[in-house]
Amino acid sequence: TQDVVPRFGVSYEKEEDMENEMANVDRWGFDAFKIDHLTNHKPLTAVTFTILQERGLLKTFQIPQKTLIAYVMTLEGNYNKDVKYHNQIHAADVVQSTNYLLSAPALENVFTDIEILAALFAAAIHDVRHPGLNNQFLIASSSELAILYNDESVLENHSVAVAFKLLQLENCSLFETLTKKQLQQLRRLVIDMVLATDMSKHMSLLADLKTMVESKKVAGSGVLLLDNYNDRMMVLKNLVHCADLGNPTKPLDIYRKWTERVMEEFFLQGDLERQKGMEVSPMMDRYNASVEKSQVGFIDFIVHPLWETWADLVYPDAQELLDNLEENRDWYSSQIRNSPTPTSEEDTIKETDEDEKFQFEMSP
Ligand SMILES: COc1ccc(C2=NN(C3CCN(c4nc(N)nc5sccc45)CC3)C(=O)[C@@H]3CC=CC[C@H]23)cc1OC
Ligand SMILES: [Mg+2]
Repeated sequence: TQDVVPRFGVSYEKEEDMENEMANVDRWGFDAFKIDHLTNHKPLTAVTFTILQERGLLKTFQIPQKTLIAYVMTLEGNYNKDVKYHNQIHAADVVQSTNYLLSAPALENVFTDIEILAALFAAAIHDVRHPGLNNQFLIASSSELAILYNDESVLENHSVAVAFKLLQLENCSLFETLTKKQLQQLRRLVIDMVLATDMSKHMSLLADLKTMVESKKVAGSGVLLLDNYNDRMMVLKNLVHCADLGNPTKPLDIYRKWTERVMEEFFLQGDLERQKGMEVSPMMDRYNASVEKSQVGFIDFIVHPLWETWADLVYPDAQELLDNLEENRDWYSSQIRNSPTPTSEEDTIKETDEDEKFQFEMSP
């Protein structure tokens, strides 16, 4: 008989707080930090178990609950708790965000169960064993991993390999009930989605998404029509990539916590580069950084172009997320220490006019 497992897969003290927070698991404002706290640092297990259970995927693929819990607990234990950003809370956040994006009405009944399972699994594993250092550093320092993976998507290749190795552990054989064909298909999907989280693939991924949006085919019901493997794969890669770049689209208080963590991780890498006499990477020099300017640049050059295109693809399902993003961009811009200098002549004139108008209104 199936021995009873805890409701959210992990043990926790405060039953009511846990229920209240996990009630948000299908909302964009979900707070992974609170779940990390409430589950004593097991947010990835709680989120992954709850979502797979809720989607009925354990039943569909006959996956025993205790096997899932054993696997994800082991996976979670292989995230680096001392790494400030690329840790198990980030993984839980990306699983929850991936789940939300998969639930968009424009994508209803578009993906198969194996594709959905693959996307959620890819999100859960995508940064496992992340050392808190980026690919450029590992390559420049001729690390073991860079040698092993010939400088190609080093971290992403490592995370996929580690995750699939863990499946061979005692009582962690998560996919033993899948057919050989299903496992082959899942493995291909997962490898492609995780490798696509390498930022060096961002521009080509976005170009493909833009091409699809321009030629978007929708069925009568408004649901997206993806009638070939390459289109489905490309949308899934972009979906997980959007989840991985989701921080600036979240409620500001949550977004600011991610910024604090990522900058701490970047600055530690910058410290190491300085110590080793290497060139300090952009945004990683704690003595010459503007956290606010980095966020405005990150949004303007990377996050907004991607999310604007995604929002077109699933219009109108991501409008609120795009609004959050634009509001958050303005907030960070307003926080830039010296006031945002006008970028051009006419801005300066406009500003002066504004002042005059203002004074005019003020005076009796
Ligand atoms: C919350 O705040 C953040 C969260 C995550 C990141 C990441 N950043 N990058 C890169 C992005 C491009 N980057 C840029 N480089 C240069 N030269 N100019 C510029 S302008 C603007 C950016 C930029 C380098 C870092 C990664 O690969 C991470 C691993 C995978 C996904 C995103 C992760 C970043 C955040 O805030 C910055
Ligand atoms: Mg990554």
